[in-house]
Amino acid sequence: MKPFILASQSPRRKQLLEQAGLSFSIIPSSIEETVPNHYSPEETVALLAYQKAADVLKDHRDSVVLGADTIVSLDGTILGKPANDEDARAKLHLLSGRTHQVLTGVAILSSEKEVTFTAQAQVSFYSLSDEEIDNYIRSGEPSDKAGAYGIQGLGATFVEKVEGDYFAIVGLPIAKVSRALKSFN
Ligand SMILES: Cc1cn([C@H]2C[C@H](O)[C@@H](COP(=O)(O)OP(=O)(O)OP(=O)(O)O)O2)c(=O)[nH]c1=O
Repeated sequence: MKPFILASQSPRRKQLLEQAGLSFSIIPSSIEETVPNHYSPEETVALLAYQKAADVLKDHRDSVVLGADTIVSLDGTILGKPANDEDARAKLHLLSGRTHQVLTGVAILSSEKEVTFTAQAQVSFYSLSDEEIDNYIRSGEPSDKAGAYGIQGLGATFVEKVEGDYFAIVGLPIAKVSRALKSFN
């Protein structure tokens, strides 16, 4: 069996792989996250996941490498991680009282084989008050998360409804991942 590498610095992805009972090491990629303007949300997360995995595979050719990328999409507009508190506030105002899509792309690559897929969920937010948003930003939770919220944390209190793969929201659709990995062994 080849060594398995998670090409991600996300603590959530690490935790989900551990939850699935997998053994792996962590080597985050250092790619510049740039995607052509005309790319759809699905194409965007698939390309970024692929680039992250390929960046690490090039120096670890004997391994199986997993890369992933998560974005929030609101009516076709892509919301990534917030640049600062002001940006987080703007993103949360956009999401307030509406339904958005969270998409995660996954690429699992070895020197012989490539598997890429996406998973998604629709998330409906209650209307958020200015005070609620300010308190949330003060908690520090938005800073490293797509769409400026974490459903697994205090952000759970914003969510009226979820349809789809919950684990795609947290950053890794773990059931699809563990099934796809079987074909690499
Ligand atoms: C919407 C949402 C996102 N997120 C997280 C998952 C991802 O870690 C992050 C999106 O950023 P990504 O750019 O996908 O990943 P990352 O920078 O954390 O890690 P790496 O590029 O090294 O793989 O947002 C949550 O944890 N909870 C949520 O509810």
